[in-house]
Amino acid sequence: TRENADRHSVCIGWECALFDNRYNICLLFSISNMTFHFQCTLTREYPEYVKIIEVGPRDGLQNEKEMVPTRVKIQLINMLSETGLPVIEATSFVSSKWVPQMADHTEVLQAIHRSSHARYPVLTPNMHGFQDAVAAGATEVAVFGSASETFSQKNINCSIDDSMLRFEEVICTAKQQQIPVRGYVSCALGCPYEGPIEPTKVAEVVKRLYELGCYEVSLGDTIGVGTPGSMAKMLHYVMKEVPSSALAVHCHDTYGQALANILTALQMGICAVDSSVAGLGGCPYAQGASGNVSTEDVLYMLHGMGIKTGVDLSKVIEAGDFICKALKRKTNSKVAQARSKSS
Ligand SMILES: CC(C)(COP(=O)([O-])OP(=O)([O-])OC[C@H]1O[C@@H](n2cnc3c(N)ncnc32)[C@H](O)[C@@H]1OP(=O)([O-])[O-])[C@@H](O)C(=O)NCCC(=O)NCCSC(=O)C[C@@](C)(O)CC(=O)[O-]
Repeated sequence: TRENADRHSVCIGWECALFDNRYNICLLFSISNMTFHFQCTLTREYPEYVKIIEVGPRDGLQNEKEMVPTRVKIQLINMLSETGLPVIEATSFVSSKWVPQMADHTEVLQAIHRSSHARYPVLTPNMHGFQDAVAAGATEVAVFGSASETFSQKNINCSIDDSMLRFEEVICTAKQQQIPVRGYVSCALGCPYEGPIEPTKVAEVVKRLYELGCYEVSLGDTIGVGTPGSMAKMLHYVMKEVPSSALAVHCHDTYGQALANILTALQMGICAVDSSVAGLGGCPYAQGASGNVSTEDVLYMLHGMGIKTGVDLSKVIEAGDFICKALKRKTNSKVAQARSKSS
């Protein structure tokens, strides 16, 4: 493109691809007071479209102390299905002794009205969970591992190596049944038990899941301790092993860094973001971790940047309002708070 920036300057811009990333190069030539100026800027292009993976009904509700009625979960998912969200994680097929809040997984999965435009993955840590999920009508599943040995033990009661053996069995069986499998790697930016985790360790676990056959691996900042600096460093190592098109980020907002971390990931070529309506959430085996970044806040940022999501922000705010009233709770979404003050 070529345009006159003003009467005395000319701006010439190119779009180019470098190392699988798209950049804008902008050259500005101008003359003022008989002096010729030349300026060059190189900016990473943001993706045109970002896929939002709504994890509120699962990650958002799994840690609630009071049992959330099954009909409330179903209505929440039905409302989210009306928003244009492409992926809604519905529930998890884990042990009800470990996570009682997800014990109604079968009822939830069977009662929701599935939109033909959305997918409804469920968590399955092992073959037991996978078989129950398929019997309940699951058409997509997710396995969840960790980059921290201690977190793996506390969360799924086995080592990282043993978890990979379990996941291999799930992924092979799922492949035979043409069921896509997503993967998670928790503690990608820090562990509640071990502290900082080496990015090379994260990259190794992500690579193992990808090579086993996960179509996408979500990088979990489980306790929300990451910053744009640690996110960029971790992604740098992970992207040496797995293409950015097969990665997603899953940020909790404990330290208020989630949006900045997501923006960093977008700048590095990530186009899939996990988020939770009203910022609900927290992992039962990561004490002190606050909710996920809110879907409303992520949508507001992306839409403000001209990035398409296909999701109707107002309808997500309505769904957030519904679940917050049901839980007798104030929303964690800044955008929803601002909208309710201005309306
Ligand atoms: C993984 C297990 C099941 C292993 O649990 P276990 O006790 O080690 O399993 P086991 O194989 O020794 O079996 C013990 C009993 O559990 C049963 N069992 C075995 N598997 C299942 C199953 N799938 N569903 C239902 N029951 C199951 C099994 O049948 C047996 O029953 P019993 O004979 O004693 O009556 C357990 O540790 C568990 O359920 N953990 C919960 C993990 C969880 O849901 N964590 C929260 C989600 S992860 C997360 O939030 C992080 C994430 C994804 O959001 C990303 C991020 O933020 O980082």
